[in-house]
Amino acid sequence: MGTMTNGSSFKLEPNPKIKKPEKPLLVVVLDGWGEMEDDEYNAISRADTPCMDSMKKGKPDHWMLLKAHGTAVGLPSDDDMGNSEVGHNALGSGQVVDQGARLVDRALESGELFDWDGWKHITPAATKGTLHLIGLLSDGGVHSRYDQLKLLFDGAAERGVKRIRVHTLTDGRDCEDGTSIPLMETLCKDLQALGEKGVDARVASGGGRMCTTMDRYESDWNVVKRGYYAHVLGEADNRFKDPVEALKVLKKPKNGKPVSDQWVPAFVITDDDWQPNGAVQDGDAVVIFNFRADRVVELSKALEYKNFDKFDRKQWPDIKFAGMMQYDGELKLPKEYLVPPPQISHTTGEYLAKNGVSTFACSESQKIGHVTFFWNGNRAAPFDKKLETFHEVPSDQNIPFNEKPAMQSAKITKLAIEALKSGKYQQVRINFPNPDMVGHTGDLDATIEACTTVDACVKKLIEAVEEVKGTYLITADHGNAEDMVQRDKKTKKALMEGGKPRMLTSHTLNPVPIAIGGPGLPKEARFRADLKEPGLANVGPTIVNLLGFQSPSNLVESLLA
Ligand SMILES: O=C(O)[C@@H](CO)OP(=O)(O)O
Ligand SMILES: [Mn+2]
Ligand SMILES: [Mn+2]
Repeated sequence: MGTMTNGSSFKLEPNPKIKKPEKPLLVVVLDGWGEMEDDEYNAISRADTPCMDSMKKGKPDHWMLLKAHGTAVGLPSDDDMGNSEVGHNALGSGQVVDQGARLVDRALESGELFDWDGWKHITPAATKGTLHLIGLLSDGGVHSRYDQLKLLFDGAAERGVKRIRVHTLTDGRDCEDGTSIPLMETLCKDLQALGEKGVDARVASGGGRMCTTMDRYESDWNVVKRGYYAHVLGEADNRFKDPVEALKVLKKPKNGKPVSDQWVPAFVITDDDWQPNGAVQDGDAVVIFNFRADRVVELSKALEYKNFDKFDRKQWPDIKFAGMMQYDGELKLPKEYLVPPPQISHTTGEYLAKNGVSTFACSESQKIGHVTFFWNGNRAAPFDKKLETFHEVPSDQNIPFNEKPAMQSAKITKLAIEALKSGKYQQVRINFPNPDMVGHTGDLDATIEACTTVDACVKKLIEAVEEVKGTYLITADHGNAEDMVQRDKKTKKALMEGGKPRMLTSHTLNPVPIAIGGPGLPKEARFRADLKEPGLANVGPTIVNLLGFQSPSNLVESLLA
């Protein structure tokens, strides 16, 4: 149900069907909890999940599936898997906005990118000195895509850039583990082709994304330090003359354990005299080519801020720096960017804060920004400090999460229950990272354990909602844990290699469940059946409705009849 808003007014009208609840609404995002039929590689169906299973009995009125990938969340096509950024943007804003991947595609395909201010800012340095390109070497389309990187360096070469250095973070998280090597081979070949046109283009440094550069939400600055030292200073314990050899050597099993693309230690590529071939010098240009913000905000700060105390930079070269996008709109970070980022305004968070709704938002470091920054349209600060409390539980540092699948779920549950019972909050919003973070390791048994644990947490939360006579809305942001194996596109059969399944570490294209309930849910509140393609964005207005307001006209439709 919707109503027209009056110009830019944020005033919401009362909902004639659902009156303002006296008791809190609990909103839970199970990160990476998709829906797929039972299968030996479905960690969710194989886990012990009585609580989430029982919710399916509410179908179709109180349980349904939502589209969480592709065009429903503003990605270029329905071949694009969902991810946390676009998922939480859609959930929290109640809108479908063209996301970074799509905006960068357009800017590069049309060539407009090279006419805009960001490119103009770096051009003098890029043509006189070296152009450094730092980012995720990936086909995944979550943080970056290789075809975009190639269009960028080819375009730069066509526009007079003579020296290019690429600093590669290996993935294995948005694409299959092991693909870093063929992708590095492709990159080296493409850079060599530029050599034939007189451009000196090489790979200069790299490392696995989980231990090099791509930390997020200030979980562990050491990750960024390692990256800064390798990319900017040309310092790392591992030195190689050839980037493909670097990966082959560094990926060899250590202490009997395989080294995944995500955890390749930082390395530097040298010239024939073992000197780094691409440390950043005064007068150079640097571009971060990721379009997604969360995992490059910290590196952007290290490159851009004069006053910086997170680690000793040793040297801070005088460079011209631009992001592929502006990664933080409030901090205006970086100041210069190649493509204007998606503008997300008038989100549900802003409406609710401006209509006096109090909110407690909580997760652990790995995902805290998901239920705050991404949820509120890429805005880190609360809209109203008095009404909104953001609580971060510190995540474990520097471990693959299959070593501890429960992560901080017990603490998050405890804090959410306290918030529900405190009487201080009308909305309690949390994210459980486990199905996603453990799913990304490709470890099936650990992911099953993660899902069992999270289901038990949800059970406790629902008991608390029952106790306080509140309402709950449980959903997810995209699939991950429900499919842990690579499959043949046509037959859907698991792909095997050497008698072992090829594990899937990435997100999926599957839909996600949503369930509503609790003693506070009015009898009349039920899901409508007539929406053509219900998706994550429909959740925002549903929350607005459940909190007793009509949904404003700039949002997509509510799921409620
Ligand atoms: O870890 C991340 O950065 C992405 C995968 O690249 O996962 P999510 O979108 O769930 O945060
Ligand atoms: Mn996610
Ligand atoms: Mn993920």
